Amino acid sequence: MERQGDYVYIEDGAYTSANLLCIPEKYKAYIDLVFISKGQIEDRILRLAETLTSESKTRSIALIVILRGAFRFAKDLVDGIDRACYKEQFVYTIDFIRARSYVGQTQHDIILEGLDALDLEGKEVVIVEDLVDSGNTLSRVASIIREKNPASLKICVLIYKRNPENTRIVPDHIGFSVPNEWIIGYHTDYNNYFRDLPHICLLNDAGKEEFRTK
Ligand SMILES: O=P(O)(O)OC[C@H]1O[C@H](OP(=O)(O)OP(=O)(O)O)[C@H](O)[C@@H]1O
Ligand code: HPA
Repeated sequence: MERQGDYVYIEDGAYTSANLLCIPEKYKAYIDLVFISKGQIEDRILRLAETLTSESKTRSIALIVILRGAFRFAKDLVDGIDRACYKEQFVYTIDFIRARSYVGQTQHDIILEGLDALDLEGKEVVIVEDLVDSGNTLSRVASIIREKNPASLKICVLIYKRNPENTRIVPDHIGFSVPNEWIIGYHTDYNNYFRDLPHICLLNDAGKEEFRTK
């Protein structure tokens, strides 16, 4: 995917040393390098909120948030939408679905919950997702949502990993394009750990060993 300019592009190897930022004590042994700091994430999400709302034709959108990873992104995105639209009658709904497939860094069959009950006919739908890696999760979710006949469907992701295996999913809105490495933080995880890490970071080998499934 080459669409430079529509997102923040984090070059390969463009890390910040973790020593220079505030890392929770409990995680210090497992993080040497930071890709994106909390401040940059939050600022970019405010811009995404402005972009999303400015392009809505009906001034009404239905957000579909994919848990668990997208929880924190969705929260900040909604705060941004509130801020961007406080002077007008802009309406949004939020529904949550669950998609899970990873154990450690290995993807298994995707388990989906919560999609069946959604009524999206004729709505301007926006899928809110933390990250796209192989693209398998989003392609499954998007194809099920398309069958529900929305008026339009957009995909908004915070992180686009430059994984060459992903040939199907090009999100409409991307916060950051990052190298194809395992990332943690800002509610992205490794075996459900590190979600409460504020920055998006690279997990070191000690962390992969300490938190692997035993
Ligand atoms: O593009 P893909 O290779 O399909 O990977 C992306 C998906 O992987 C993660 O979910 P995970 O299965 O780890 O569940 P979680 O959201 O509960 O962390 C992430 O939150 C995305 O939903
Ligand atoms: O790099 C990743 N980090 C966290 N969760 C993920 N799910 C797929 N890829 C990733």
